[in-house]
Amino acid sequence: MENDEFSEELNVAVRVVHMACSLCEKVQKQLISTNSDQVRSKDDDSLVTVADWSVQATVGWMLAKALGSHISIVAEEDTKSLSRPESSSLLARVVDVVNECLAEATRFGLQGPDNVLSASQVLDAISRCSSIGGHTGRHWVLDPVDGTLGFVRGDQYAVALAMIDGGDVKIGVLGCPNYPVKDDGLKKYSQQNLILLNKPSGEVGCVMYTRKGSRKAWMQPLIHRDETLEWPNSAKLIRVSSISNPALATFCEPVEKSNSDHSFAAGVACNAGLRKKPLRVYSMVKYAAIARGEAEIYMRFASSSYKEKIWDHAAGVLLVQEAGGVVTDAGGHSLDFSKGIYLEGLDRGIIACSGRQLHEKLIGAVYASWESSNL
Ligand SMILES: Nc1ncnc2c1ncn2[C@@H]1O[C@H](COP(=O)(O)O)[C@@H](OP(=O)(O)O)[C@H]1O
Ligand SMILES: [Mg+2]
Repeated sequence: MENDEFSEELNVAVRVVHMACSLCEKVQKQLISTNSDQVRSKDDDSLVTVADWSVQATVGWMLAKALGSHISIVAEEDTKSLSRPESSSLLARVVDVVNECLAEATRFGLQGPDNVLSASQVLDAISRCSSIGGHTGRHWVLDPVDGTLGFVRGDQYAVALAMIDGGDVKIGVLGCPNYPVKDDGLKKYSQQNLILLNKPSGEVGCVMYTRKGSRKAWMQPLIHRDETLEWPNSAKLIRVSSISNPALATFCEPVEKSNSDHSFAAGVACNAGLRKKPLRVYSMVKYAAIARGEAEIYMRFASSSYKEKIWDHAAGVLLVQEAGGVVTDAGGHSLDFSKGIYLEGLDRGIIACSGRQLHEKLIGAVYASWESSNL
């Protein structure tokens, strides 16, 4: 990759996301095989696991080490429930997982700590990611495990890391440990409803990344346990699909009805002339599917009372845009990452498309379908 603005930050971010993916793979395997108490219910009823906290601690610690402790990080998790006395065994598990991962930093071309981190250092690393972002300065944006439900079900999930500078997303890195590397792998996987726990290494799992203005996006396979991450390590260019005929287009949407109105999306799809059944996938892997050309459209219509968070979109949106696609809200306006942790002013939903023609059709179809909606 050419040497350009933010290339050092991108290099670090990609390596850190590879580390986080390796951590998640280990925890997911244990979680599914032991079905242990590593899953807790958060106040908002979503699930949080050892992996969420461990990834946030690891990424927070590594970014500060590599780029300076002054950096601002916006991330999903806090330490409220993890620091309670009754969570001591969970915290001990997080501390172990974090130290195991940091001990392997050199394999990923990064420098880990000289000594193992204590529980309070791990809690500090998690809570240092409590910035609220904004339109000035530089902010890292992390979703440690996006699609927690997919993660605990042994399904798709993503580690999403982005960097915002002056309110604009400049770097996007998406780690997708269960995304098959081969073309069309995601479709095959979801048709067969495969659980990818005993996945053959090298065939499943990749990190996708991009830098604003590069007009390129790349994908690297995850590295094997005994390998060292080389830069750019067989990175392959990825590109959106060239299909512009709605009848041939595949559209993605969240698995959970509560996260997006499936029946409204079906109405929009029908209005826009889409014919295929939706591809329902957990997490930002949906953006990855558009960026890789495996699907053409991602529609998301949350209920009007829900405010979308920047960490659920920043990395994926840039990836789709630089791979040649278009992402806006459902009114056709750009997404605004400059207003703090929420995508303020979002009009109805989010539409990501592989190209302008499909995008225009979809926006038109949203307007046509809106009258009959009850969002
Ligand atoms: N009511 C709601 N409407 C829309 N999105 C929601 C939601 N509740 C949670 N989410 C977000 O949807 C994300 C999952 O996306 P998807 O449904 O596309 O898999 C969750 O990320 P986490 O799993 O990181 O918490 C969460 O941020
Ligand atoms: Mg998320």
